[in-house]
Amino acid sequence: MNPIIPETFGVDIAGETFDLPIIALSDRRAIALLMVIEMGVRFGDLVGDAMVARFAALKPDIVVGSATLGIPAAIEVSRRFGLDQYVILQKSPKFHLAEALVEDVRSITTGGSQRLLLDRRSIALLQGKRVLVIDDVVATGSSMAAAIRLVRRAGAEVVGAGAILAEGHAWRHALGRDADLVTTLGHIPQFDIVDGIAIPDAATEYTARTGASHAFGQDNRNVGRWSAG
Ligand SMILES: Nc1ncnc2[nH]cnc12
Repeated sequence: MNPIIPETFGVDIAGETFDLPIIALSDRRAIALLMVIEMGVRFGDLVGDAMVARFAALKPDIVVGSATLGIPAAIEVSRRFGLDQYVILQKSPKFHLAEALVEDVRSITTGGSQRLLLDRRSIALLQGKRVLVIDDVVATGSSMAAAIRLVRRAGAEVVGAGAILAEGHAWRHALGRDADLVTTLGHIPQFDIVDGIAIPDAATEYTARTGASHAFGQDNRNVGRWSAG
């Protein structure tokens, strides 16, 4: 695939600017890729501190993180809440998960359908608890919706849902009323590729025109501008 111009998109995450690489998903679509596991330790601190500041009032009993890229943030958040145990929703059916609770997910990055699994042995950790669900990016909302369903099937109350980034707005429709549970630390659009140039898709771009959501908060005031990179 030919190089895309520009190469990066600058996004404000919890008050700091990060230049994310713009990666083609197809000849016509691209995303600004947040590869959490390549962002370094300090990024984990930034995300953990910002998430805990936003969710402290909800007093969660336990944090649930979605594999794979939701795991680092879930651990950072758990650590800051002083919670030793956390629950990870797995993507691949590990042999010991034969008896897992399962929900279907559609991913924009892999293009295919996936599954999210909750190990039955973790149900006891969740039953009757106030749960905070954490993921890296909420895009279609499919993964977040599946995580929320799994947590509820385990008999827990979802008191909040955090993602480092919101990508577009489709997740709001997918989540319906549960979109009100979601807080994100930044927002990115998806991109149309026209003649090798990545153009933020008007339908997914966050601008003042579309009206600020309380779910985004003030940390999104700088989003949508081009990075120098
Ligand atoms: N922009 C993005 N970066 C990383 N993971 C994603 N999943 C969906 N959109 C993504």
